[in-house]
Amino acid sequence: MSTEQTEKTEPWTVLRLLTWTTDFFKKKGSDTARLDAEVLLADARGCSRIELYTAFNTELEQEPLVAFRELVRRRGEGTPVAYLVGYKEFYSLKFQVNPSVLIPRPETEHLVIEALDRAKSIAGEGKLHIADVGTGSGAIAIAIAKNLPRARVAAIDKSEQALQVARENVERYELQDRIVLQHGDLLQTIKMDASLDMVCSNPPYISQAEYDALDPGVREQEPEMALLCGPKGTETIEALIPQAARCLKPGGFLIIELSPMIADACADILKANEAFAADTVHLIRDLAGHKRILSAQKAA
Ligand SMILES: C[S@@+](CC[C@H](N)C(=O)[O-])C[C@H]1O[C@@H](n2cnc3c(N)ncnc32)[C@H](O)[C@@H]1O
Repeated sequence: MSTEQTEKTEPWTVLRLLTWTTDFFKKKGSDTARLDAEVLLADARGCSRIELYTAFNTELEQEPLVAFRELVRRRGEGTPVAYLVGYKEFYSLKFQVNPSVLIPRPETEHLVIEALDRAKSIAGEGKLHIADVGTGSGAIAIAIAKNLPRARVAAIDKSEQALQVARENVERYELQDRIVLQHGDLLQTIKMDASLDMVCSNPPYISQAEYDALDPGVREQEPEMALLCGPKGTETIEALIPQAARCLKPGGFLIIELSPMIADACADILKANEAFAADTVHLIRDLAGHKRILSAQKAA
């Protein structure tokens, strides 16, 4: 994309840029090379991805071309696309993100689906009190609140910087009256008086060994506090379960995202806690077939 000779002879049209960049990202090892190229080019042109398809033969002006080159260079060096464009779609909603928060993942949508399904089974029309532990960008709290008008969510995080991003997302969706942001460790800011209908969490769950072997594009770019848990990977979930047991109403739900590596161990820990009905403890698989969501109901 940089040889002046080629630039003079053949114009940098949208299609040519997409083709060149997709090939470049593939060589860099991206599994989503074409998508990355489209998202970055749309961002540089200030248009939607769909609009690129009706502009294949359009030549780029100098300003968006310079902006696009810079984005491609940074992507080539490993910066995630979501941090470059400043947003990520999750559950059909757009979330602002920056390196203070984990980029919401498609697997986490299974947690939201489970939470909304379980919420439907709670009788009545009154408010549902929910905690989202480790809210990050606020993706889970906001997706639940947008789809469940009864929801009142405490969105908790240990990171002040993450909460600042969550605050901007909550304001973007005008949910300040239904989502309260709290700075704290797990459920310590919540009264342990069995008043919650549901506790949701996508906590850090990566063991030190897994973290050391993680794709550098994730390990070096996304916040360590969002990913790394401890030597086993189960430590945060082990601490969360007894706290959730005290905060949840009888019949309330605990829904946790985890790694397939620790799924069975965490299910056993949950079954061993007498507060939860052992026959309600179950694991839900993601689209790749991996055990990803642990769900259980507090005994009535
Ligand atoms: C895996 S990220 C999940 C972010 C977001 N909920 C999502 O699903 O995209 C975990 C989040 O938990 C926060 N966190 C880590 N330890 C915590 C703790 N002990 N108490 C509260 N939040 C914590 C991190 O700062 C991070 O934002």
